[in-house]
Amino acid sequence: MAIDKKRKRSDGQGKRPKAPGASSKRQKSNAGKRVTSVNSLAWKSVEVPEMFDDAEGFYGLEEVEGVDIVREGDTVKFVAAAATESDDGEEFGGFDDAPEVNAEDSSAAEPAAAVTSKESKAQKKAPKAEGKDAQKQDDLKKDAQKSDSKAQKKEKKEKAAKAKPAKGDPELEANVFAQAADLAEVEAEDNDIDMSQWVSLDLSSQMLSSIARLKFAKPTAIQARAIPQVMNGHDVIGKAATGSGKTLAFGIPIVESWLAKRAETAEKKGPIALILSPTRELAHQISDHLKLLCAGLTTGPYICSVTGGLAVQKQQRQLEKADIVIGTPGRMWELMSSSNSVLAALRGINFLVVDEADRLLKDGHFKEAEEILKALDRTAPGEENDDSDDETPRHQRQTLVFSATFNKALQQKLAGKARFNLLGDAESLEYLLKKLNFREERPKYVDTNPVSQMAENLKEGLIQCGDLEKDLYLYAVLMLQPTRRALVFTNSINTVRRLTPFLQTLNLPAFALHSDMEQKARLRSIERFKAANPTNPQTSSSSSSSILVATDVAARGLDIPNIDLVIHYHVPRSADDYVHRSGRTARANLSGISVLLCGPKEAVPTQRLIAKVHAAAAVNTSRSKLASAGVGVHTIDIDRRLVSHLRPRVVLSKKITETSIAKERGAREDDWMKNAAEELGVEYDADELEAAGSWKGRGSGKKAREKEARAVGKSEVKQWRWELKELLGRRVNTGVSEKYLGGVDVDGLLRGARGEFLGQVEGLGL
Ligand SMILES: Nc1ncnc2c1ncn2[C@@H]1O[C@H](COP(=O)(O)OP(=O)(O)OP(=O)(O)O)[C@@H](O)[C@H]1O
Repeated sequence: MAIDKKRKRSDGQGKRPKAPGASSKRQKSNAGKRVTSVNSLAWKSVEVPEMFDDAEGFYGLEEVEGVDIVREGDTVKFVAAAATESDDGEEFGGFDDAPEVNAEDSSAAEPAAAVTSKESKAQKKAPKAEGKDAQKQDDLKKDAQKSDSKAQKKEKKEKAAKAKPAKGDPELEANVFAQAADLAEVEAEDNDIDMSQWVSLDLSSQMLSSIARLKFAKPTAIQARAIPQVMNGHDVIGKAATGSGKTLAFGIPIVESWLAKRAETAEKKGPIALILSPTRELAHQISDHLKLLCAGLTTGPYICSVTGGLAVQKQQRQLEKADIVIGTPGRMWELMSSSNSVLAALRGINFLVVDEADRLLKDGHFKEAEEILKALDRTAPGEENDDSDDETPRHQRQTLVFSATFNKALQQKLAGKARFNLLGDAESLEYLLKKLNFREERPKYVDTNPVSQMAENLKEGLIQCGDLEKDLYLYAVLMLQPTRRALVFTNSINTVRRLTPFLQTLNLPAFALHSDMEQKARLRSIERFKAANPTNPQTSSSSSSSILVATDVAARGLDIPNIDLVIHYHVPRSADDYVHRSGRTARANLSGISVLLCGPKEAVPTQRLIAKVHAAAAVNTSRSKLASAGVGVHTIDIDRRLVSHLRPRVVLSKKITETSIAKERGAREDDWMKNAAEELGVEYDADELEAAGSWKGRGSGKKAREKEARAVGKSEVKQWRWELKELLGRRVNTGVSEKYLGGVDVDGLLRGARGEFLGQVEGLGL
């Protein structure tokens, strides 16, 4: 949370005794002020640069105006103007927690006149930050309406900007935006879409109209099957392939329930739903998807995301007025365990959603997720549930659990093909599901595709290469997809740190994403990755392609449009990870390619992984049929001439990158040693320390290489850069511009014209 510097200064002045004859203006303004609490001040988002517009809520930076901080003894008070006062002619923004800015509160419960005056006052203020939020909402909408022309998009953007919403919390603006939207346009859009396939789901007309805005003409399989179950009050465990619309499978019934409740009473009774997500990015994305859905409603629920890496105070304030909360377990538990009111409010939820359940209920998340579940079931503060919890009281909330991957044995049990014993092994998902304390004895299990977890239009390929050739093959595959959005997965943060500059040095637009990055930087990477426009063939390749190099933090749930290619630089640690990573492409019925780079040491785990992922499909189909049907992983033979052509570039880029990393690390280590020596009061001699610390054990080779790299002179690096530049300036005889590579129609192969990706395909063989 940041306080406006200008105001900080005036706060300082406020502490000093007033000079005789101090401005009467100031006295006048002070007369209309009142002491208030920090949470009820009109905080607003600090403006962020244009390119980060979509990063609403990302930075958590907020400022407040018209507030004096007055110190009395040990106490600090916030003195703000009363809502009707003006200060130096500047209209004071009021108290942002007040209901006036909340679209939903501005309806039935409020007297009409009051609402009007508040709205007009809010419109006068219409801050830029909120305008940006409207823009974001609009952008999200556009994502869903990919078919819209550029001109239409621009027009909508302008309309959204004109319909500047009320001032206040930027999150609120998502709801206010719904009110400000051009309803005539919505109706016109609705009319374009035949919504008959949604009718059997018995949704309200408001909801149908909102879905029509998104241009979703029919429900996906998981939506068609899960929505009625949820709307009939059942607990649901839903399994469906990646990118098949699971978010709205739980999102639509939750928003429907909110609409029904609101039709009964406008009185706010705390949140109706808590959605738990394993990663921060996914939590923000779910929030975006739901806001997008609600953008078509005249009045929508207040949706907030509660994740780590962002300002806690802001999230606390948002939680107090939230209708739908999406959170990561760590931050959620932090807030729940420190506030009885938050806890009490969340105990009243009607829906608990566990998205990506198999990941969320294991790994590092389990402890906090378990605490949250226990706390939700507690009947009074301080009352613990018994761990053996057969006695756990049944509650009113519905529990909805979704993922593309559930453990096979569990799937069979859920499908009623084996005994469903919830008291199983404490490590199993089965046991963890028990912790969810379903309302029903047996939740409804909806599995839209028991045979495969992979998206239908996904092509899977495998490239065998030497351990030390992965960088080369990575570059080759990326070069063969020059105007694409590609996601490269690695198993380690260090590899992300190395590969990103390696690709950048080769003039490729690569961005890094891993959990060791600051949240702000994580979100910036995603924004930049999304900013490229691969669908526009007119743009230059640098602005039409982008590459995200990531750890598995990006594997789950991320829904970034137009990712055509996923590359597994390292073979994933589990079959489920492979499914989720590959599922970042070929979403919502689009097609995509997933390529595994497999070194000799990875051959065995890869074979196991493939067998596991495609086991069910393989049972009923012969190998040759599998290959011809495009099922399974195809071996890809990239033309060796192309690879050898690219090798010199890769060698140079590696040398440049490794030298720069080694120098940086060296400088950091030197600084550390110098500081340590200074604290100990000894003299720092780098050579002496180096000699004393040298050893011949494990890792000594790497150390020696690093030392060598650190010793490389500037002129040598300059020479390498020059050579690389020269090489990069030469055309490679492949790619989109030159359609033929030694008689092979690469472009055609890339488009799948011959039913294959590249080179020879030999079924599942490795
Ligand atoms: N009925 C629909 N028709 C067309 N597109 C849809 C429909 N419902 C959702 N989508 C779009 O499909 C994409 C994937 O949806 P979503 O992110 O919910 O998938 P998911 O099943 O949760 O995937 P994952 O398992 O990877 O998390 C989104 O861009 C979403 O807007």
